[in-house]
Amino acid sequence: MARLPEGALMQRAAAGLAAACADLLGRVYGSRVVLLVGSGDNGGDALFAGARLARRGAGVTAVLLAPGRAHPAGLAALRRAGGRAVGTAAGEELVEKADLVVDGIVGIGGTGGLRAEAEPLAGAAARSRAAVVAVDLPSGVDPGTGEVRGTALRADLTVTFGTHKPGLLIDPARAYAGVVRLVDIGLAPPRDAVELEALQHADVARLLPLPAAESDKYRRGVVGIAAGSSRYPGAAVLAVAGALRGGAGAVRYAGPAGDAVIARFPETLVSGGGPRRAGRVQAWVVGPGAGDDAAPVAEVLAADVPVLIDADGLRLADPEAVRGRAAPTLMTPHAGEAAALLGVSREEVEGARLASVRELAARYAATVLLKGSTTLVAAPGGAGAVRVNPTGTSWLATAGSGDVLSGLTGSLLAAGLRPMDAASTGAYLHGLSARFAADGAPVSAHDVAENIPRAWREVRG
Ligand SMILES: NC(=O)C1=CN([C@@H]2O[C@H](COP(=O)(O)OP(=O)(O)OC[C@H]3O[C@@H](n4cnc5c(N)ncnc54)[C@H](OP(=O)(O)O)[C@@H]3O)[C@@H](O)[C@H]2O)[C@@H](O)CC1
Ligand SMILES: Nc1ncnc2c1ncn2[C@@H]1O[C@H](COP(=O)(O)OP(=O)(O)O)[C@@H](O)[C@H]1O
Repeated sequence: MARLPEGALMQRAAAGLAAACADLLGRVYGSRVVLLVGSGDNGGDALFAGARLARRGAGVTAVLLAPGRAHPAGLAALRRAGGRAVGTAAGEELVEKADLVVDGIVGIGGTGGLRAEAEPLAGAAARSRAAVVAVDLPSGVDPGTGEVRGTALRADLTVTFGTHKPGLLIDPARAYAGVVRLVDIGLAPPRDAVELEALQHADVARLLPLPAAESDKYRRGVVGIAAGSSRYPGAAVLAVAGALRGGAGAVRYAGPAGDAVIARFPETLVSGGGPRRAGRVQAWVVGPGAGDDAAPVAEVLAADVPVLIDADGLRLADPEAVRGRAAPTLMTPHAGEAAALLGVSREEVEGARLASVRELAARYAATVLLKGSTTLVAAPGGAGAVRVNPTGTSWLATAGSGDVLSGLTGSLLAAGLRPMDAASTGAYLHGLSARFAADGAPVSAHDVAENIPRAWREVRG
């Protein structure tokens, strides 16, 4: 990216940054502000914002990590406004005594974690009672992937410019950003450069399948659920609970947990045999609580309709059969399942979610929804924009909530949504349902399923 020293974009960025700092401080006059300034434009933003705060009466000190290479015009502006600049020797003490620390060490030009000279300052910022504001991105996180290799600065607030970067949206980096505030600087990224996209209420509202006057239960789509086992009958019940609220006109269940399903949901069309004998469906969900029986997975994969593979199904599915399918396939692993499919450790998947979801989508020629603290959806082949779910909540980390998601998403598939839309809409409604269900207290997977209609109503406005 070209450097934009004294350009209008940097001035807009600095103005937005200074305004956010002032909001956080409450009273600017007399406050102690410390700027951590690296060698690039990110440091320039911090210096210009510092100058604005100094003009409003803050005591502003810039700690220069590369004294000979700090943004010259920014440094001059700070000095003119009455601020001062020092080297790193006194940096830790200054940070510890500050009211506000502005992290301008590195932004989108950063590579690798923090360098050795910056690490003690990150430690001091963590110890300090000062609020920490990151400029564009917390220094030390990978801007493009959300990976954190080494130390990174932890911010309370990140003021980002023009567009959200993947590093602000994907864990583990996301956890370093704190609250993210977007400042419009009049610069949008080119459409084909978009790496990540997030649906909003209006997008989801447009995708939700609604019955028309002439609809009947078959035209709305029938979803088949091949899930559960004598060991895990509850997974079948939870998948059906999600499926009944996903917009399909009927839910067929094929598997050994029919009695449990019918006892809880008498509206389910239960059949005793395997998926092949269950009657026509427009999409199948296979795998939740399935145990070790590979036969239903193979039967479902042979069907000429969209298939969602989850949980045990992911282990039991023949990769060649998945890759060879003509109809769409959607896989919904959590990090552990993704790790097993990729032959790496769970930690590697959690540390590199974006790369992992793309790799799986490429290997299986399938749409892949990677679950967890950040849920991502990649299109078959792994290229193009990945969708990140903005509604997730850690209250979802409860047994069985994934079964609800697979039923819900399968229902959306049966109702006619493309796999990418079904997956991202399913995750969106699922997260929202969990937020409604939790409202500050623990929830069960069943509570999540019961709140799906509320999430629909909320999205439709
Ligand atoms: N473009 C725009 O439209 C706008 C951009 N804006 C702003 O510019 C920022 C991007 O600026 P940028 O391109 O100058 O890069 P930047 O992040 O400051 O760092 C690069 C320097 O850091 C160094 N360095 C690298 N890794 C490092 C590490 N781990 N630890 C320490 N140092 C490390 C590396 O130097 P090296 O020492 O490797 O020679 C290199 O010189 C962007 O995030 C936003 O804030 C706004 O003004 C609004 C308009
Ligand atoms: N820390 C978290 N933050 C947000 N969502 C989470 C978190 N942990 C788990 N989830 C979500 O909870 C669900 C759990 O699914 P899964 O792991 O398949 O559980 P189970 O197999 O018990 O149903 C997924 O939708 C996942 O994205």
